Amino acid sequence: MIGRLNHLAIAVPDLDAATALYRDSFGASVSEPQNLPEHGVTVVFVELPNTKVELLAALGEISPIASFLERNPAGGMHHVCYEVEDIIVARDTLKTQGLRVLGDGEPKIGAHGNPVLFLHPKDGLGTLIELEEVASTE
Ligand SMILES: CC[C@@H](C(=O)O)C(=O)SCCNC(=O)CCNC(=O)[C@H](O)C(C)(C)COP(=O)(O)OP(=O)(O)OC[C@H]1O[C@@H](n2cnc3c(N)ncnc32)[C@H](O)[C@@H]1OP(=O)(O)O
Ligand SMILES: [Co+2]
Repeated sequence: MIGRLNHLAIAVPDLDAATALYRDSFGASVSEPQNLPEHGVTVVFVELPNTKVELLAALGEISPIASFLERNPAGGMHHVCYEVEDIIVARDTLKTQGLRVLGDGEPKIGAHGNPVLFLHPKDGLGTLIELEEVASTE
């Protein structure tokens, strides 16, 4: 059911410093910061030849990454995002297997304009998993 790795995300306490590390030290191509109030984060995407890295900083009073950053003040690997062709089919299939879908279970529009959902990290081998619906290019 899952397809390509769309991105992996790193939560960071200082987005400017994280962006500078990837742009200036690692020589990667980075996007402009994008505020996503509905998700409580600001993101910068690092474009790699085979995937993307999403640098995530907390935005607003209530952010889903706030406790993670309290536990990991220097930042850390936050989630992996796999592409699926049909997010509703994927969600319902995983729910019947007992995996917990976070929030109200309805997809939100993510940073790429596509529907996204998150699965509880305790059901994903200690890893928070994001699913993103991406139309097949085949
Ligand atoms: C930009 C939009 C979009 C995109 O298009 O790419 C994004 O990526 S948005 C990214 C931010 N959004 C989200 O992460 C939404 C889903 N996340 C959540 O709802 C919460 O972060 C969470 C997963 C429910 C955790 O919230 P938290 O406040 O940390 O809850 P707990 O403290 O109760 O944690 C429970 C349990 O899970 C462990 N945990 C928490 N986060 C992670 C993580 N990222 N990876 C692995 N494990 C995680 C936490 O340590 C707790 O474990 P125990 O202490 O053992 O119970
Ligand atoms: Co993401």
